[in-house]
Amino acid sequence: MAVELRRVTKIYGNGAVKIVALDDVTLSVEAGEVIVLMGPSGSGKTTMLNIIATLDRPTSGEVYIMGTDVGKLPEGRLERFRLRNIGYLFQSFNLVPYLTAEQNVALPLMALGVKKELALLRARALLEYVGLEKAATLYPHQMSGGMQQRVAIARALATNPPILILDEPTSNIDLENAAVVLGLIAVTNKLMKTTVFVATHDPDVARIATRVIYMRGGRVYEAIEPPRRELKIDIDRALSAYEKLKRIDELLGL
Ligand SMILES: Nc1ncnc2c1ncn2[C@@H]1O[C@H](COP(=O)(O)OP(=O)(O)OP(=O)(O)O)[C@@H](O)[C@H]1O
Repeated sequence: MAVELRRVTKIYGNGAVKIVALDDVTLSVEAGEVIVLMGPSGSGKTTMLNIIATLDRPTSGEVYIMGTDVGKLPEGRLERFRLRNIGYLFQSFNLVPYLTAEQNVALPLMALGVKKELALLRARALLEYVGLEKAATLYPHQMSGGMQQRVAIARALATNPPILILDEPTSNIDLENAAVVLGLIAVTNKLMKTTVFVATHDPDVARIATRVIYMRGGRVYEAIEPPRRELKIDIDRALSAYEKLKRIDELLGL
């Protein structure tokens, strides 16, 4: 099992004002699934993603990521665990403004101790994978929102994590870029066997789901019938970039 939540509750606040953001959630997700989380604002989607990403801890309950009970990991080991296992795409692109695209993508690898030159080599291959090989030396302010989002996806994939988490990946970009981003997520799930979690208000995103989970008031309700995959994806370009990535991975031992 890639991710398992057992009776997870998250309560924000204390004293008189308490908000139950997650209410006794139990969920098992197998490797290779694409889970799309939908539901009204405030229903707990981001809270769930943050807890799976180990960026936040539950008030009670257990969280297993790739078989590890993350509640038992000491803070000191959590960052490395997160770097190796979780790619996270935040709601806003969150790129470092004074670093180029390739430097942004190389960051998580360098945080793991990979030498700069090798990290940049993989970063450039990842930028090719997301179709931005020509933008490697551009700064975020020189790129459109859609391009920044693709750089952010490349960065989320930097350490070859088994789990990819995306919060509203299409909400701040135009329709055309949204289709590219969805295609990339679907291709990544197929090629890299990445387990994917996406929170979204965009019904289009459900097209890449293997399972749609509706949330309401911190509880989960699974969709009775997941929508069919009907995205047309240009897999050839991604495939050739992926072959190159794999060779670099062998070099890096990722
Ligand atoms: N750091 C926090 N402190 C206090 N309350 C919080 C915090 N984070 C979230 N909440 C509350 O927890 C509940 C769930 O919020 P969450 O952001 O997980 O919902 P969401 O479904 O992601 O919403 P949206 O679609 O608007 O992003 C909301 O009532 C929210 O106000």
